[in-house]
Amino acid sequence: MAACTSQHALISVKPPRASASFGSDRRAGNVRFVSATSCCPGSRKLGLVCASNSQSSVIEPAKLPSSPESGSTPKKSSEAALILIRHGESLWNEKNLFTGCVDVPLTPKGVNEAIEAGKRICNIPVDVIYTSSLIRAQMTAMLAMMQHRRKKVPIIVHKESERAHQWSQVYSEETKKQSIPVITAWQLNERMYGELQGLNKQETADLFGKDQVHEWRRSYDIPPPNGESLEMCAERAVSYFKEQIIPQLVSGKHVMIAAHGNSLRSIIMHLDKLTSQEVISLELSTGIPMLYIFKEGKFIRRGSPAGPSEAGVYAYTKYMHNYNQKLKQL
Ligand SMILES: O=C(O)[C@@H](CO)OP(=O)(O)O
Repeated sequence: MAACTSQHALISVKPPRASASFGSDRRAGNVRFVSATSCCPGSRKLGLVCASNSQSSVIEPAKLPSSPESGSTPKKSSEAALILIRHGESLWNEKNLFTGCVDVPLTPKGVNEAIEAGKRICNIPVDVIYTSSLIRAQMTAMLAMMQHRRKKVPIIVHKESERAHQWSQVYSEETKKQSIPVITAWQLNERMYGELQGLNKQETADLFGKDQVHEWRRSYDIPPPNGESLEMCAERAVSYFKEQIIPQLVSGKHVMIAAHGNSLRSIIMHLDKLTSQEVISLELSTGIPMLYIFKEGKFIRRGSPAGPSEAGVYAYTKYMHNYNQKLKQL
């Protein structure tokens, strides 16, 4: 397989729509319209920390290839898994409140969703985890990884201060090998909902009108009062994805991202080349993992793994097949 030498080429590829599917989502034209009940058994809708340098606080994430301008090339041609997962139900999802960047934990149902999500991906390799800086995404990432067959320990990389960095060093190479770095990044946070944060969604629709509220919630470029539009959210989330996460995939690392409805909508919009009209209909359920295979510089959408016994998932790449075979021997 040819090595990818240009990051620009990687991010401008058109995902092969024909080969992609998300559970049993319906399509209308080019758009994946995902109904509230159609995607996966048990789901309502389609169901998806900062990078350290070589002096990393806990474990070293993959050595990132330098920018294309630097002339360095990725260490190997890549074929890697990318799992996207929106956090499980939060206490404010349950209360139907606009949440945005307010840092609210999961409900017991959200905890269960994260555990179930973890079971669905428990045989898929994960080398590095990215989450937002918000607890609901971090809880989801941790709970999901605790189900993984490989039983590596997810460890949050702390870089908020030199001391946090130094004091969280791990001094055993063997222990590092049995760990997965969890990189938190505010750029993956939920879209900032401005003056809607904390308001009840139904009451807000009653007050301002259903159409106005739908425009604030789902349009691409219309921000809620003093908040971020999806376009503004994409500026930070997709930039981070391109600058920090794609290089990991290029280097052959398998990545999981646990984030939010809208930060993930912006990333999926980028991966699937959705238009600003198409993205209006893209809905993500809480706690449903979605799999892409990154291969030869392209993202191939593989839908939501139904469970570890779904044989087809492991046929996606030779590596995943072999990995699954090895897990069976554990
Ligand atoms: O309240 C929020 O932060 C988001 C996600 O829960 O809501 P919406 O469904 O409007 O994107």
